[in-house]
Order: sequence, then C-alpha cells, then structure tokens
Amino acid sequence: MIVTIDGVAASGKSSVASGVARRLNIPYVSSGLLYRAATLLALEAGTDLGDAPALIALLSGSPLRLEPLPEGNRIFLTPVGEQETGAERDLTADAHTSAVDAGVSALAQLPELREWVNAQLRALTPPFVAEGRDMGTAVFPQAQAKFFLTASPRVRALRRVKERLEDVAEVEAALVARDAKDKAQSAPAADAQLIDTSTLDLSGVIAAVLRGLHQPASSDLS
Ligand SMILES: Nc1ncnc2c1ncn2[C@@H]1O[C@H](COP(=O)(O)OP(=O)(O)O)[C@@H](O)[C@H]1O
Ligand SMILES: Nc1ccn([C@H]2C[C@H](O)[C@@H](COP(=O)(O)OP(=O)(O)O)O2)c(=O)n1
Repeated sequence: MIVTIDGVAASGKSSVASGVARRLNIPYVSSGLLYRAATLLALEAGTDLGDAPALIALLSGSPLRLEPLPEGNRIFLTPVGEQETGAERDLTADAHTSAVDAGVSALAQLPELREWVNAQLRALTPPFVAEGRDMGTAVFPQAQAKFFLTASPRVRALRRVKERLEDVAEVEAALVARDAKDKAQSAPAADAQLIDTSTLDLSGVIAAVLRGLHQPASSDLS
C-alpha cells in the first residue's frame, strides 16, 4: 500500500504523514527532505542552484541516506574521505533553515533534480506514506489513497514561527512566495481528497486522513 500526502508549504504534511504512518504501523517518507539536503549541499559547496549538471555531479559524490523514522525522517551524508570509517553527518537540522527555504525551489524546478529525487523514492519498497508536492501525481500515481493538505498562509506562518521564532509577517510572505515558485509541481491529483487544515488540530487532520482511507476519491474532507 502507498498513501500520498501532498500539500502547500507548512500545511502539516510531515506531521500528518508521521501520525498516519504510526497508526498504520508503516514508514513515512519525506520527499522534501531530499530536495532540502541537495540544496544544503549546494549552498555549502557554492554550487549554482540552477546548474543541473554541476548539482548532479555534486550529489553523485555525496552519498545521502534517508532514514524514514516514524517520528520524523532524518537525512545523513557520508562525507568525502569517510567512506572507510562509515562516519556520517546528520544534515536534518541544517536542511530546515531559512537559507535552504529560500533556495530550494530553484533547485526543485530542475527536471534532472526531480528525476534524482524520484528515482530514490521509487526504489523504496511499499508499504509507506509518501509526503511532498507531487507524490500523488508524478511519482506514485498508482497510490491507493491520496490526500492534499491546505491551510491559510497566516495559519501556516503562525505554526512555523512556533518552531523557528521568526517574524510572522515575514514567514507568511516567504511561504506565499515559495508556494508560487513550487506551483508547477504542486497541483492536487484529480483523485486526491482535499483537507483544509486551517481550523483542525493535528489529531483532527490525522483522523480525517484515516477516515479518508476508506472513502471514495475526490471527496472534500474539510
Ligand atoms: N493541524 C495542525 N494544527 C496545529 N499545528 C499543526 C497542524 N499541522 C501541523 N502543525 C504544526 O505546524 C508546523 C508545520 O507542520 P509540518 O508537518 O512541518 O508541515 P509541512 O511538512 O507541510 O511543512 C509543525 O510545527 C506542526 O507541528
Ligand atoms: N515532492 C516535492 C517535495 C518538495 N519539493 C520542494 C518544494 C519545497 O519548497 C521544498 C521543500 O519541501 P518540504 O516539503 O520540506 O517543505 P515544507 O515543509 O512544505 O516547507 O522542496 C518539491 O518540489 N517536490
């Protein structure tokens, strides 16, 4: 079984995917974490976020390992020279900074980078919950159940500042700008169930998804 949870930035995808996956006792997979880790490595290496061949070359020499932990995915890099020792660097926290937020959409619009991410996702063995932007459309169109989360920009910004202690108006503007840049790959699947999470708490959204696993496609659960 594959369940997809797509949605706009900070709509609750990873928290909801984690909660649903734990209830179903299966892993969940964060596709955004792969885009974020690639962006972090590019920023650190000074690689142009629009230069697909240079990015692919950088990533080919930077072995990444996505660990689909139920309580939150983590991503690890084996740094150059550490292949023998097996020592890894945990990139997860550094992949969630405002600098990565600001750069990730440029990299994510490159077809070569999307293929790099998608190949890793398609190599995974089901069952799992996959979350991102295009899980139910481009990557796993065959998924058994698909969801698309939205929430108003202000609600999403208020949720994010609880994590990062930044200015709400600035965070809201950055979220809206990123939604616009990610629009091409962020359309809901025709058979996705839409959930507006603006007035639901996390357990309410998880419950709506669990109910929706048994609903016909294309119903509005909000
Ligand atoms: N329905 C909700 N009600 C309240 N807070 C939520 C809800 N959904 C998510 N959150 C909180 O909002 C923040 C962003 O959620 P997250 O799962 O990281 O979103 P995304 O993966 O879409 O970026 C997190 O701090 C999370 O705990
Ligand atoms: N399937 C995906 C997942 C993420 N992306 C891109 C677009 C997003 O701005 C970044 C980061 O995604 P992520 O899901 O981690 O971001 P948010 O938690 O929603 O802020 O990656 C994508 O293009 N396709």
